[in-house]
Amino acid sequence: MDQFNLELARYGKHTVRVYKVMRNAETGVQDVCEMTLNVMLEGEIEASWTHADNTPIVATDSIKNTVYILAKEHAVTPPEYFAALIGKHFNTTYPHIHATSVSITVHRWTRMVFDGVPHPHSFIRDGEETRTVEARIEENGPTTITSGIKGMLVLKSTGSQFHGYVKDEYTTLPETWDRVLSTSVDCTWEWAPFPTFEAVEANKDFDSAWESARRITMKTFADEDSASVQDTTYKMACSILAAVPGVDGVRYELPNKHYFEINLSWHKGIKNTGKDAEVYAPQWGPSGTIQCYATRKR
Ligand SMILES: O=c1[nH]c(=O)c2[nH]c(=O)[nH]c2[nH]1
Repeated sequence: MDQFNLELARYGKHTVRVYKVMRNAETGVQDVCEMTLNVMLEGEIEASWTHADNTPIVATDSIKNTVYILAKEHAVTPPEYFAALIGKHFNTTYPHIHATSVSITVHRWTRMVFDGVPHPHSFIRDGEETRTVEARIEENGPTTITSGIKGMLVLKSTGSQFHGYVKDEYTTLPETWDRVLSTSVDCTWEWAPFPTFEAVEANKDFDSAWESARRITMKTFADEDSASVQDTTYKMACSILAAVPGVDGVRYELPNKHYFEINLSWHKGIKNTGKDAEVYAPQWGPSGTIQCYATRKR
């Protein structure tokens, strides 16, 4: 095999599922956090691929166990901190491990509220939207962290237009000044690199950035009279950059989930198009896909 190169040697554990309860003994209120993690290791581990030498391998089963122990011994929120903690652990515990990549998906458990009173220990999965973190922690380099929102499904029944686009022999789409707009928002924001673990620990903006990104995404979507998905995503991305100084770049990816008008005039002359449209046909696909990546001007 001397004529070949091992270009990539990386391994770890995927889909480590963890749930943690945080009990406040004084108030009796409990908080919960459920997440799914992927942990990948890099370093002087090539021999296990090239020479069938398992001595450098920290078993993926041990990687999973380590996540449980770190979750027991430390805070798991904000997830950016927990990701960096896991990375620091592997890079410092094993001298031959030089970089750790951690991705975390936090699942929604929203506290139940009855007659305006938050329940002390009951929660509801109010949607499949998740909070995400992708972190790469290097032994001799900065920690890079990208936070995000995935799968925020939104719809507005008016306040969206689409006209003025290229019209040629391939065009059948009618221009519209009033349409349904629906999308499942994937948004990520890249933090300026953190030189040390302590710098990650000291950053108190992770939760507020996530809250700002959610609010900006929803409020821009709701309030803007959108010219196109392109226009709306750019406005959202710029607003997040303006609101969160520690963030260098913001990325959006949105499918345009089409709702087609249905011409029902064949039945007793019913009017159901244009300003009379009330019953629409939601489409599975194809859907437009609009991407946007905005950064600060340097
Ligand atoms: O907001 C939109 N952007 C497009 O690029 C596009 N293309 C299309 O058919 N409908 C839309 N809507």
